[in-house]
Order: sequence, then structure tokens, then C-alpha cells
Amino acid sequence: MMKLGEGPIAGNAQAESPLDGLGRPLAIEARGLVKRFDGFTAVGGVDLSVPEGSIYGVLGPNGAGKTTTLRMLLGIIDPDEGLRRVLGHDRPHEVAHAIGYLPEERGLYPAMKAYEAIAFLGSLRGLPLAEGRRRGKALLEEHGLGYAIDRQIRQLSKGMAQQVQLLGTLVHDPRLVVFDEPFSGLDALNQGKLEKMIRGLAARGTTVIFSTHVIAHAERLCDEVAIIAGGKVPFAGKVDAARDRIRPQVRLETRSQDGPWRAAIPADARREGSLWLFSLPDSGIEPLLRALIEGEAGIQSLSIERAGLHDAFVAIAGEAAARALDEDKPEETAR
Ligand SMILES: Nc1ncnc2c1ncn2[C@@H]1O[C@H](COP(=O)(O)OP(=O)(O)OP(=O)(O)O)[C@@H](O)[C@H]1O
Repeated sequence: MMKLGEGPIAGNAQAESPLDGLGRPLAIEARGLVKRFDGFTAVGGVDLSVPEGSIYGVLGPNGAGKTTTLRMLLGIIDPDEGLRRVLGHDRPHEVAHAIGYLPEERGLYPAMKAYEAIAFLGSLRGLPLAEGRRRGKALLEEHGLGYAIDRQIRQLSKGMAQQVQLLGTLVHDPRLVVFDEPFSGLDALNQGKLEKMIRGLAARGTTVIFSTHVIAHAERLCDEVAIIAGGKVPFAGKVDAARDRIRPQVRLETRSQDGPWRAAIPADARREGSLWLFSLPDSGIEPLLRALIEGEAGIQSLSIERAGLHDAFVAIAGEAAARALDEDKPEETAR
């Protein structure tokens, strides 16, 4: 069986982060993670490398295996097969104090005041309660929730309580934060605030890994993503590398309706009046431009756009998985 620490992954010391092939330290490394529930394979062999200080998205539709994967990384459940190393430790529990986790099922004690709830979550990760209370108040102030400091959780809206819980996952200043669908249940304004908070965490060197079924969040925020569908990861890596899996799209508007230039237009191009839409041919833009000019197409407008993450997702995970993502969308207020 493959062992972590082999090949380009250096360092056997327990607390040292392994390195990836590019020499970057990894906050999380997982190889071949498998989880079965009563014979059903929920996760069928997941490989992930999450560089330290990066924002990493686990992107997939409902039931894809996102939560199960995150739980294995956190040590909440053990994999049936495979290996994981988190912040340089093979047993994630040993570094629990350096990890913040927002589970998919939200919940705080209704009778606790907001700042106490934050302190309580911090105490579960080793932060003394008195310090947690002090930090809890400061965090609420800092994030525009000062008015909620002395309110009980039961007096807060669901979205507000979720923000309090989010602050509770950060109060002990973790090196790694794991958010399971953090944008669910937040309105557009608070989704924007959360995006800013995630960027702020990464800017301070904190590693953020989050699951989502909304491509727009992953596309705007993430350095790298794992695309997960049916418990498998058909792609893991840089967002740009995913987008490069499909060819750029050309939008061409011509004055001429017909002429020798038409030979330069691919046979599968879509036509809408004087507008042509097609994938950039393998030969690239220059031969296309030359043929259009020499063939007197009368170019009125021409744009070449790199594919978005949505199109890349369709190409990588398939139409069915993309449809499942789209079906999930309405509950979100993605921008
Ligand atoms: N404890 C469990 N017992 C049995 N089946 C489970 C259990 N946990 C998860 N599953 C199944 O494993 C699959 C993956 O579930 P998981 O919760 O990891 O998906 P997900 O991508 O997080 O989906 P969602 O976005 O809906 O939360 C699903 O088919 C789910 O029903």
C-alpha cells in the first residue's frame, strides 16, 4: 500500500508538514481515502493535496461525498482505506487545537449568550474560557455583531446564529479551518462578508478548505479545487488548470454573410444571425484571424474567452453532475 512521505513528499517528523511535488508545504494530504456505509461506497478513493495558506474548495452536488471526505480528514470518522496527514500528523485528533471546523449541521446551545457560545467552542479546542469570552466579544464587535454579544442564541435569527458559530470556529486562531457548506443559510450580503473573511484568513497564512455545491463561490475564492462526483475526484488542482481543460470560446460578429472566410469557421459552430460561437481551433487564433481578414469577413467584433469553472465542471464531472449542481442552486443566493 502507498505510504505518505514517499516520493516527492518529504519529512517523517510528526509535526512537519509534508511537501508537494513543487516543494510547497501541505496542510492536508490524503491518498486513496475510501469510506463505505453498510456496503455502499460513499467515497471511493479520494486524493487531495491542500497547500498551506491556500483556499481550497471541495466542489460537488448533494451526496457527492464532500461531508464524508471532510469528516475523514478531521478524524471524526476513520477511512476504510487510504491515508491522510493533517498539519503534519497522521492522527488528526492530535492537532485538534490547531483546527477550526464548521459542521454542515449547525447548532449552538440556545440558552447561551453569543459571546459565551464562541468561548465554549474555543474551549473545546483548548482555549481557556476567560480568554474565549474576551475574544468572543472582540470578534463579535469586529464583525458588526456587537449588538448580539449579550443576546442568547435563541434570540438570534438562523443566519446570525450561523455567523456566531463561524466566529466560534475561529476564536482559537486555528492554522487550518474546515467549513462544510459555509455559505448555505446566509443571505447575499453575509455571503459576501464570509468571502471577505475567508480571503482575510488566507492572507494571514491560515489554510481554508470548504465544501460547496455553488461553483461561483469556488471560482471566486479558491486557489485550488477538488471536483467530487459520486465519491470520486476526477480533478484536483488549480482552478485555472480545470478551466484549461476546455478550449477558449470564440464570439465572432461579421459584416459579410458569406464568402471564402467561411472555410475558417469550424463545422460545429453555432450561428445566431451575424454572430458565430465556437471553440477556438487547435491551430489557435492567428490562422483564424488571417483567414477571416484575407477572406474579407468584415470583422465587427471578436472576443476569445477562457472557459469558466462551470463549463470545466461539465467537461470533467459530466452533464449529470453539473445538472445536479444547478438543481441545488436556487436555495443559494450566489451573486
Ligand atoms: N452515516 C452514513 N450512513 C449511511 N450513508 C451515509 C452516511 N453518511 C453519508 N452517507 C451517504 O454517503 C453519500 C455521500 O454523503 P455526503 O454527506 O458525504 O455527501 P455530500 O457531498 O456532503 O452531500 P450534501 O451536499 O448533500 O451534504 C450519500 O449517498 C449519503 O447518503
